[in-house]
Amino acid sequence: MKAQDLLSAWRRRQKVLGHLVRLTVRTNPRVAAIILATLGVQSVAPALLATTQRWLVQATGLGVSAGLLVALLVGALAQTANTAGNRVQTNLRFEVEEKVDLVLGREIADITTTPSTVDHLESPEFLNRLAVLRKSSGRLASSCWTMVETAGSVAGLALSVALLVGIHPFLATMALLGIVPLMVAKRGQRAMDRIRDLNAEGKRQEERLHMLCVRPEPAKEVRICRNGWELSALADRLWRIGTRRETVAQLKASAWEAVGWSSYLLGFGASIAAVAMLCRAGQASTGDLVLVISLGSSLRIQIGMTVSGMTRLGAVGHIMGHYLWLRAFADSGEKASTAPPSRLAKGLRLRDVEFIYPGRGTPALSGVNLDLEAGSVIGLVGENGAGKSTLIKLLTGVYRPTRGTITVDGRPLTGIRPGAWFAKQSGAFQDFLQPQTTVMESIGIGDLEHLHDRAFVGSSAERAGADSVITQLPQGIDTQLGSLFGGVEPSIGQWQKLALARAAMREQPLLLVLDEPTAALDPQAEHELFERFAALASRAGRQCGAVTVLVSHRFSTVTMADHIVVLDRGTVVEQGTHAELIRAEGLYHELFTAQAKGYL
Ligand SMILES: Nc1ncnc2c1ncn2[C@@H]1O[C@H](COP(=O)(O)OP(=O)(O)OP(=O)(O)O)[C@@H](O)[C@H]1O
Repeated sequence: MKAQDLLSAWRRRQKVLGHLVRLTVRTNPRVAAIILATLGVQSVAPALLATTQRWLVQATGLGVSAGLLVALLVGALAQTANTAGNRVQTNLRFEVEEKVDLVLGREIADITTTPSTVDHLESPEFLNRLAVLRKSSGRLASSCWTMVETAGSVAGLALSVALLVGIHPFLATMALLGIVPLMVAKRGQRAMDRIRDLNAEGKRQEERLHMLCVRPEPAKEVRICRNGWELSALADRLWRIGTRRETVAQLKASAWEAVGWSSYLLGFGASIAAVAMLCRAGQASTGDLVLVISLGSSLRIQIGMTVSGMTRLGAVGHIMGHYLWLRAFADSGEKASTAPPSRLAKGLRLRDVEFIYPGRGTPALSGVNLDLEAGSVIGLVGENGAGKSTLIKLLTGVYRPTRGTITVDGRPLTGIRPGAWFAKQSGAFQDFLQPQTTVMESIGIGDLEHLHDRAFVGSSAERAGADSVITQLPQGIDTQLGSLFGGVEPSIGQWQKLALARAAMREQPLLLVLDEPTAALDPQAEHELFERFAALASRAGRQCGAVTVLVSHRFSTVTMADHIVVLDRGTVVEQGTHAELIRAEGLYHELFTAQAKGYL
């Protein structure tokens, strides 16, 4: 890496650190000041205590045994004060860190929702980094104090070393030997970080498998197939692999630490012996011996705190690296500035559109050229996996084509502000939401502007045919939905009608998308519903030139479309009206006839 890159990476980290410090101080400035003062006193306490002990022994002219006893008593008193101070400080810190962690949690959620497209939610690298960040956000939240603590430890350590060197320069070796555990611990921490990154994907897999066994939705299939035990065993195996890796890394780090500390203890013993000899030769006083013993024992703790502070700072730096990567990723999207038209005059055009899902080698769509005329209803048909939903995802803008262009009345879709384009759409999808809220909210969130407008929500429900569902509910539109909160659990078909009512909330969309929204309805209910939607689509078409795209496996429904597009393995193989396609006797004719026979 070039020096310039290193410098800008360092600057970015400083910026995040500055942000974390501001967050911490703003949470409660008075408490932050108390914690800062306590940490300051604690960092110089060992040097202060050792100097007091030396002074007491020298001023009272006590012998070695009496001097050591007095020093011990003063030391015990100081230790008690230190423990009490620590307790207060820990409690205060806990409260501040909790609040900072909460804000960070919101920022992390923001990182996942900032990009207008959703392909990052399927990128293993994004998800792995996010998993590590989520798990370690607490360390980021405490990073401000880690920094202060480490700076205090370094200052206190420097003061202690200065006092020791004042007696004899040889005593500096005691502190030098203390650097050995510091270096070794850093190495151990790096190994642990590597293992955590390596384990991130396995941990996600393990969590997902675990959810399959405990969530109510997959529970039925899991019970019937009796594969719960196997899924659990698989999750268990992943857990064991991850834990084994972490334990081995932890044991190695501990072994290295033990070697480091042993060398320090040897140095401490040698230092005491050396000062005792200096005392005997009259070159040092009993007070000096007391100071060396006092500092030597607290030096171990000071070095330990410096080591752990540096290690924690290293870990914070590593986590910050993930945070910065994710932030940069979230902000890297195209900066679109064009507004969508208020009504469509020409429609949507696709030219040589190709799309490859992240991590997939083969395109889900390729060479797609389509003219979706303003005001028309387009039917999309094709066998499973033909690319219908993928095409819908590209039109809505949640995915960008990997090649080719999509234009909205001649304006490239990539240049239109994503939020503004989303606001001009309305839709119901296969994997529709099932919000466990009141019916009113469940429908109203389709257009937040009218969320609390009972009349508006009611008429949307009516247009989508969901009024029949609402009249059956005990509190009508105010009924709580979902068993999680003691509400009524609608059937899948009823949930689907509510999803359609949500889609009907936006009265003047430019793009109306219906991706198999009626799969759970019986044919009669589906027919009635599509008649309502045909009315809705033609009204939107007349008013603002809306394009309605309809995906359905039921050909009886698709026949109502003005123009039908047939997809096969990611390419458009036929298009035209129902009558034209039947006459052409191609794939559409084949699929239509097969389904018609099935209904006989
Ligand atoms: N999230 C994804 N990641 C990777 N590949 C995907 C993803 N979603 C779909 N695919 C692949 O893209 C191809 C087209 O899928 P798509 O869902 O668009 O088909 P479809 O016509 O809507 O199918 P269906 O009728 O079953 O809903 C398939 O080969 C599928 O495996």
